[in-house]
Amino acid sequence: MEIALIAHDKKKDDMLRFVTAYKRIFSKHQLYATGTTGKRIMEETKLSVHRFQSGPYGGDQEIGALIAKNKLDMVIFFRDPLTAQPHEPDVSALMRLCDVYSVPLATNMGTAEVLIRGLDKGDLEWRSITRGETKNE
Ligand SMILES: O=C(CO)COP(=O)(O)O
Repeated sequence: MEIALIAHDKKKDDMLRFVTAYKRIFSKHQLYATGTTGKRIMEETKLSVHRFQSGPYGGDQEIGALIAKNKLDMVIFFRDPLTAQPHEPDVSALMRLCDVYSVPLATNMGTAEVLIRGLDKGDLEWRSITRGETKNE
């Protein structure tokens, strides 16, 4: 499965703890991330991560473009709900596209736990069936 990992600055330590805790599962999948999140995950866990631009410089939009091509199966996005982000429209657009394409999206660690355990049990296999369909209308 193709999984995107994104964390705002005050949530990056949580993301590192989360990926470390579930490294065994993450290591079986293709990981994508915004710039700084990806750099820190690679340094901390030694997992391989395809990195895009940093979020405020377009990284959320690059990940959004993958969703629009229905190429992502899960997005884990630890947002900071208490700090205004200069690129808030990009953040909203990314989450909107997850809903357009029914891509499972976790915006906090509680939901992320459920998703990642489900992934490990094979609960997301339906994604490999729907992923091939792209909508052009
Ligand atoms: O801002 C972000 C998501 O909106 C995250 O970007 P970075 O991973 O580059 O810090």
